[in-house]
Amino acid sequence: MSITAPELIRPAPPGTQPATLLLAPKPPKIAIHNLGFRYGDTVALKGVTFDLPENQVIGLIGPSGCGKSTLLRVLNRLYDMYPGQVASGGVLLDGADILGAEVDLRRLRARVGMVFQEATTLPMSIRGNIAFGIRLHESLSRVEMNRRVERALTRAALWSEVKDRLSEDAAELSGGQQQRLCIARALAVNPEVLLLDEPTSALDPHSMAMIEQLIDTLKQSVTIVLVTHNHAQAARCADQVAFLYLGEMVECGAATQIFSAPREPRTQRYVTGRFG
Ligand SMILES: Nc1ncnc2c1ncn2[C@@H]1O[C@H](COP(=O)(O)OP(=O)(O)OP(=O)(O)O)[C@@H](O)[C@H]1O
Repeated sequence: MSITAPELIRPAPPGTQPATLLLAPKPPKIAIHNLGFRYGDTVALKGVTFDLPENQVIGLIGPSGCGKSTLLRVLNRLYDMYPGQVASGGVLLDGADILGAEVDLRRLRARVGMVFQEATTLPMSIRGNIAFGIRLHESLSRVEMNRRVERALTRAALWSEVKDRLSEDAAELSGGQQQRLCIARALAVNPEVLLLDEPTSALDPHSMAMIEQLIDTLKQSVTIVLVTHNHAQAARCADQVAFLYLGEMVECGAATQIFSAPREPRTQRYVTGRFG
Protein backbone atom coordinates (compact mmCIF):
# COMPACT_ATOMS: atom_id res chain seq x y z
CA MET A 1 0.00 0.00 0.00
CA SER A 2 1.40 3.40 -0.88
CA ILE A 3 1.66 6.11 1.75
CA THR A 4 -0.22 9.28 0.98
CA ALA A 5 1.01 12.66 2.12
CA PRO A 6 -1.52 13.15 4.96
CA GLU A 7 -0.42 9.85 6.54
CA LEU A 8 3.07 11.29 6.95
CA ILE A 9 1.81 14.09 9.12
CA ARG A 10 1.57 13.59 12.87
CA PRO A 11 -1.18 15.75 14.37
CA ALA A 12 0.08 18.12 17.05
CA PRO A 13 -1.32 17.74 20.57
CA PRO A 14 -3.71 20.55 21.51
CA GLY A 15 -1.97 23.76 22.49
CA THR A 16 1.35 22.88 20.81
CA GLN A 17 2.96 23.77 17.47
CA PRO A 18 1.20 22.73 14.22
CA ALA A 19 1.55 19.23 12.78
CA THR A 20 5.10 17.89 12.31
CA LEU A 21 6.09 16.49 8.93
CA LEU A 22 7.68 13.13 9.69
CA LEU A 23 8.86 12.12 6.26
CA ALA A 24 8.29 14.91 3.76
CA PRO A 25 9.50 13.76 0.34
CA LYS A 26 12.23 16.12 -0.88
CA PRO A 27 11.08 18.05 -3.95
CA PRO A 28 13.23 17.47 -7.06
CA LYS A 29 15.78 20.10 -8.04
CA ILE A 30 14.42 19.95 -11.57
CA ALA A 31 11.07 18.50 -12.62
CA ILE A 32 10.59 17.86 -16.35
CA HIS A 33 7.04 17.28 -17.56
CA ASN A 34 5.98 16.30 -21.06
CA LEU A 35 8.95 18.12 -22.59
CA GLY A 36 9.04 18.43 -26.36
CA PHE A 37 11.66 20.11 -28.52
CA ARG A 38 11.90 20.98 -32.23
CA TYR A 39 14.71 22.22 -34.44
CA GLY A 40 12.42 23.70 -37.08
CA ASP A 41 10.62 20.63 -38.44
CA THR A 42 12.92 18.12 -36.73
CA VAL A 43 11.43 16.73 -33.55
CA ALA A 44 14.28 16.04 -31.12
CA LEU A 45 12.38 15.39 -27.87
CA LYS A 46 8.83 14.14 -27.25
CA GLY A 47 6.89 13.69 -24.02
CA VAL A 48 9.98 13.54 -21.80
CA THR A 49 8.98 13.40 -18.13
CA PHE A 50 11.26 12.79 -15.16
CA ASP A 51 12.57 14.33 -11.96
CA LEU A 52 16.18 15.22 -11.21
CA PRO A 53 16.88 14.89 -7.48
CA GLU A 54 19.02 17.49 -5.74
CA ASN A 55 22.72 16.81 -5.06
CA GLN A 56 22.83 13.74 -7.21
CA VAL A 57 24.51 12.92 -10.50
CA ILE A 58 21.95 12.15 -13.19
CA GLY A 59 23.48 10.34 -16.16
CA LEU A 60 21.85 10.75 -19.58
CA ILE A 61 22.60 7.85 -21.90
CA GLY A 62 21.36 6.74 -25.31
CA PRO A 63 22.53 6.28 -28.88
CA SER A 64 23.76 9.14 -31.01
CA GLY A 65 20.99 11.56 -31.98
CA CYS A 66 18.55 10.45 -29.24
CA GLY A 67 18.36 13.98 -27.78
CA LYS A 68 20.80 14.00 -24.83
CA SER A 69 22.53 17.27 -25.73
CA THR A 70 19.20 18.81 -26.68
CA LEU A 71 17.86 18.04 -23.23
CA LEU A 72 20.89 19.73 -21.63
CA ARG A 73 20.42 22.77 -23.88
CA VAL A 74 16.83 23.07 -22.66
CA LEU A 75 17.86 23.07 -19.00
CA ASN A 76 19.71 26.40 -19.33
CA ARG A 77 17.74 27.69 -22.35
CA LEU A 78 20.85 27.67 -24.53
CA TYR A 79 18.59 26.96 -27.52
CA ASP A 80 16.97 30.35 -27.00
CA MET A 81 19.82 31.97 -28.91
CA TYR A 82 18.77 30.20 -32.13
CA PRO A 83 15.63 31.02 -34.09
CA GLY A 84 13.35 28.10 -34.97
CA GLN A 85 14.33 26.05 -31.92
CA VAL A 86 11.26 25.56 -29.75
CA ALA A 87 10.64 23.80 -26.43
CA SER A 88 7.18 22.86 -25.14
CA GLY A 89 5.92 21.33 -21.92
CA GLY A 90 7.23 22.15 -18.46
CA VAL A 91 10.61 22.39 -16.78
CA LEU A 92 10.58 23.51 -13.16
CA LEU A 93 13.75 24.55 -11.32
CA ASP A 94 13.03 24.56 -7.57
CA GLY A 95 9.36 24.58 -8.52
CA ALA A 96 9.56 27.62 -10.84
CA ASP A 97 9.04 27.41 -14.60
CA ILE A 98 12.18 28.10 -16.64
CA LEU A 99 10.62 27.97 -20.11
CA GLY A 100 8.51 31.13 -19.73
CA ALA A 101 9.20 34.31 -21.71
CA GLU A 102 9.77 36.33 -18.52
CA VAL A 103 12.67 34.20 -17.24
CA ASP A 104 15.94 36.12 -16.72
CA LEU A 105 18.23 34.03 -18.94
CA ARG A 106 21.47 35.48 -17.62
CA ARG A 107 20.44 34.57 -14.09
CA LEU A 108 19.24 31.13 -15.21
CA ARG A 109 22.58 30.40 -16.89
CA ALA A 110 24.42 31.36 -13.70
CA ARG A 111 22.21 28.97 -11.72
CA VAL A 112 22.53 26.24 -14.35
CA GLY A 113 26.10 26.15 -15.64
CA MET A 114 27.31 24.14 -18.62
CA VAL A 115 30.56 22.50 -19.67
CA PHE A 116 31.00 21.12 -23.18
CA GLN A 117 32.77 18.15 -24.73
CA GLU A 118 35.68 20.24 -26.02
CA ALA A 119 37.29 22.53 -23.46
CA THR A 120 36.10 26.02 -24.41
CA THR A 121 38.80 28.12 -22.78
CA LEU A 122 38.92 31.78 -23.76
CA PRO A 123 42.05 33.27 -25.39
CA MET A 124 43.23 34.93 -22.21
CA SER A 125 45.00 34.13 -18.93
CA ILE A 126 43.97 31.39 -16.53
CA ARG A 127 42.77 34.02 -14.07
CA GLY A 128 41.05 35.95 -16.87
CA ASN A 129 39.06 32.87 -17.85
CA ILE A 130 37.50 32.67 -14.39
CA ALA A 131 37.09 36.43 -13.90
CA PHE A 132 35.38 36.79 -17.30
CA GLY A 133 32.44 34.60 -16.25
CA ILE A 134 32.10 36.34 -12.89
CA ARG A 135 32.10 39.82 -14.46
CA LEU A 136 29.11 38.86 -16.58
CA HIS A 137 27.09 38.58 -13.38
CA GLU A 138 28.77 40.58 -10.63
CA SER A 139 31.02 43.53 -9.98
CA LEU A 140 33.67 42.51 -7.42
CA SER A 141 36.63 44.33 -5.91
CA ARG A 142 40.07 43.00 -6.86
CA VAL A 143 40.46 41.32 -3.47
CA GLU A 144 37.04 39.69 -3.71
CA MET A 145 37.75 38.63 -7.29
CA ASN A 146 41.06 37.02 -6.28
CA ARG A 147 39.30 35.17 -3.51
CA ARG A 148 36.57 33.97 -5.88
CA VAL A 149 39.09 32.86 -8.51
CA GLU A 150 41.00 30.86 -5.91
CA ARG A 151 37.83 29.26 -4.59
CA ALA A 152 36.62 28.28 -8.07
CA LEU A 153 39.98 26.77 -9.00
CA THR A 154 40.13 24.95 -5.67
CA ARG A 155 36.65 23.49 -6.15
CA ALA A 156 37.70 22.32 -9.61
CA ALA A 157 40.79 20.64 -8.12
CA LEU A 158 43.09 22.87 -10.19
CA TRP A 159 44.38 25.49 -7.75
CA SER A 160 47.50 23.65 -6.61
CA GLU A 161 48.55 23.14 -10.25
CA VAL A 162 48.06 26.73 -11.43
CA LYS A 163 48.36 29.02 -8.40
CA ASP A 164 51.83 30.22 -9.47
CA ARG A 165 50.91 30.75 -13.11
CA LEU A 166 47.55 32.53 -13.05
CA SER A 167 48.71 35.11 -15.60
CA GLU A 168 49.76 32.50 -18.15
CA ASP A 169 47.66 31.89 -21.25
CA ALA A 170 45.03 29.22 -20.58
CA ALA A 171 46.08 27.56 -23.85
CA GLU A 172 49.35 26.53 -22.09
CA LEU A 173 47.40 24.09 -19.92
CA SER A 174 46.98 20.42 -20.78
CA GLY A 175 43.64 19.22 -22.19
CA GLY A 176 42.53 17.85 -18.83
CA GLN A 177 43.55 21.04 -17.04
CA GLN A 178 41.67 23.14 -19.61
CA GLN A 179 38.54 21.10 -19.03
CA ARG A 180 38.89 21.60 -15.25
CA LEU A 181 39.38 25.32 -15.94
CA CYS A 182 36.04 25.30 -17.78
CA ILE A 183 34.46 23.57 -14.79
CA ALA A 184 36.04 26.21 -12.52
CA ARG A 185 34.62 28.97 -14.74
CA ALA A 186 31.14 27.49 -14.38
CA LEU A 187 31.58 27.03 -10.62
CA ALA A 188 32.80 30.61 -10.14
CA VAL A 189 29.24 31.98 -10.31
CA ASN A 190 28.01 29.43 -7.75
CA PRO A 191 25.64 27.38 -9.90
CA GLU A 192 23.09 25.06 -8.33
CA VAL A 193 23.09 22.74 -11.34
CA LEU A 194 26.01 21.77 -13.56
CA LEU A 195 25.39 20.35 -17.05
CA LEU A 196 28.30 18.27 -18.34
CA ASP A 197 28.09 17.27 -22.02
CA GLU A 198 30.53 14.39 -22.51
CA PRO A 199 33.16 16.26 -20.48
CA THR A 200 35.83 13.57 -20.66
CA SER A 201 35.40 12.11 -24.14
CA ALA A 202 38.38 14.08 -25.50
CA LEU A 203 40.64 13.32 -22.50
CA ASP A 204 43.23 10.69 -21.57
CA PRO A 205 42.31 8.10 -18.86
CA HIS A 206 44.19 9.95 -16.10
CA SER A 207 42.42 13.25 -16.80
CA MET A 208 39.12 11.39 -17.06
CA ALA A 209 39.66 9.82 -13.63
CA MET A 210 40.42 13.25 -12.13
CA ILE A 211 37.20 14.71 -13.52
CA GLU A 212 35.16 11.72 -12.34
CA GLN A 213 36.59 12.20 -8.85
CA LEU A 214 35.74 15.88 -9.08
CA ILE A 215 32.14 15.07 -10.08
CA ASP A 216 31.84 12.86 -7.01
CA THR A 217 33.00 15.69 -4.73
CA LEU A 218 30.98 18.42 -6.43
CA LYS A 219 27.65 16.64 -6.09
CA GLN A 220 27.69 17.49 -2.38
CA SER A 221 26.97 21.09 -3.36
CA VAL A 222 25.64 20.95 -6.94
CA THR A 223 23.15 18.83 -8.85
CA ILE A 224 24.95 17.38 -11.87
CA VAL A 225 23.54 16.21 -15.21
CA LEU A 226 26.12 14.17 -17.08
CA VAL A 227 25.76 13.18 -20.73
CA THR A 228 28.02 10.28 -21.56
CA HIS A 229 28.46 7.56 -24.16
CA ASN A 230 30.65 5.69 -21.72
CA HIS A 231 28.45 3.19 -19.85
CA ALA A 232 31.22 2.41 -17.38
CA GLN A 233 31.49 6.11 -16.60
CA ALA A 234 27.72 6.42 -16.11
CA ALA A 235 27.82 3.40 -13.78
CA ARG A 236 30.74 4.87 -11.82
CA CYS A 237 29.52 8.46 -11.54
CA ALA A 238 25.73 8.55 -11.75
CA ASP A 239 23.23 8.00 -8.95
CA GLN A 240 20.31 8.06 -11.40
CA VAL A 241 20.42 7.17 -15.08
CA ALA A 242 17.93 8.16 -17.78
CA PHE A 243 17.93 6.26 -21.08
CA LEU A 244 16.73 8.24 -24.11
CA TYR A 245 15.90 6.72 -27.47
CA LEU A 246 14.69 8.61 -30.56
CA GLY A 247 13.79 11.62 -28.44
CA GLU A 248 11.78 9.68 -25.87
CA MET A 249 12.58 8.82 -22.28
CA VAL A 250 12.48 5.04 -22.28
CA GLU A 251 13.45 4.42 -18.68
CA CYS A 252 15.05 6.15 -15.74
CA GLY A 253 16.01 4.88 -12.32
CA ALA A 254 18.90 4.16 -10.00
CA ALA A 255 22.10 3.55 -11.95
CA THR A 256 22.50 0.10 -10.39
CA GLN A 257 19.00 -0.88 -11.53
CA ILE A 258 19.39 0.49 -15.07
CA PHE A 259 22.66 -1.38 -15.62
CA SER A 260 21.86 -4.60 -13.77
CA ALA A 261 18.10 -5.05 -14.11
CA PRO A 262 16.60 -2.72 -16.71
CA ARG A 263 12.84 -3.01 -16.98
CA GLU A 264 12.50 -2.08 -20.67
CA PRO A 265 13.78 -4.40 -23.41
CA ARG A 266 15.22 -1.41 -25.35
CA THR A 267 17.23 -0.33 -22.30
CA GLN A 268 18.46 -3.88 -21.87
CA ARG A 269 19.56 -4.12 -25.50
CA TYR A 270 21.35 -0.77 -25.24
CA VAL A 271 23.18 -1.34 -21.95
CA THR A 272 24.29 -4.80 -23.07
CA GLY A 273 25.75 -3.29 -26.24
CA ARG A 274 23.35 -4.89 -28.70
CA PHE A 275 22.72 -1.52 -30.35
CA GLY A 276 24.04 1.97 -29.97
N1 LIG B 1 21.01 22.43 -34.86
C1 LIG B 1 20.25 21.41 -35.23
N2 LIG B 1 19.41 21.52 -36.27
C2 LIG B 1 18.60 20.52 -36.66
N3 LIG B 1 18.54 19.32 -36.03
C3 LIG B 1 19.38 19.14 -34.99
C4 LIG B 1 20.27 20.16 -34.53
N4 LIG B 1 20.95 19.69 -33.47
C5 LIG B 1 20.52 18.43 -33.27
N5 LIG B 1 19.58 18.09 -34.18
C6 LIG B 1 18.87 16.82 -34.28
O1 LIG B 1 18.17 16.61 -33.03
C7 LIG B 1 18.25 15.24 -32.66
C8 LIG B 1 18.89 15.10 -31.29
O2 LIG B 1 20.24 15.55 -31.37
P1 LIG B 1 21.18 15.64 -30.09
O3 LIG B 1 22.44 16.30 -30.50
O4 LIG B 1 20.43 16.22 -28.97
O5 LIG B 1 21.44 14.08 -29.80
P2 LIG B 1 22.52 13.41 -28.86
O6 LIG B 1 21.86 12.26 -28.21
O7 LIG B 1 23.14 14.42 -27.97
O8 LIG B 1 23.58 12.88 -29.93
P3 LIG B 1 25.17 12.62 -29.75
O9 LIG B 1 25.30 11.54 -28.75
O10 LIG B 1 25.61 12.19 -31.12
O11 LIG B 1 25.79 13.91 -29.32
C9 LIG B 1 19.03 14.54 -33.78
O12 LIG B 1 18.10 14.00 -34.70
C10 LIG B 1 19.82 15.65 -34.41
O13 LIG B 1 20.08 15.38 -35.77
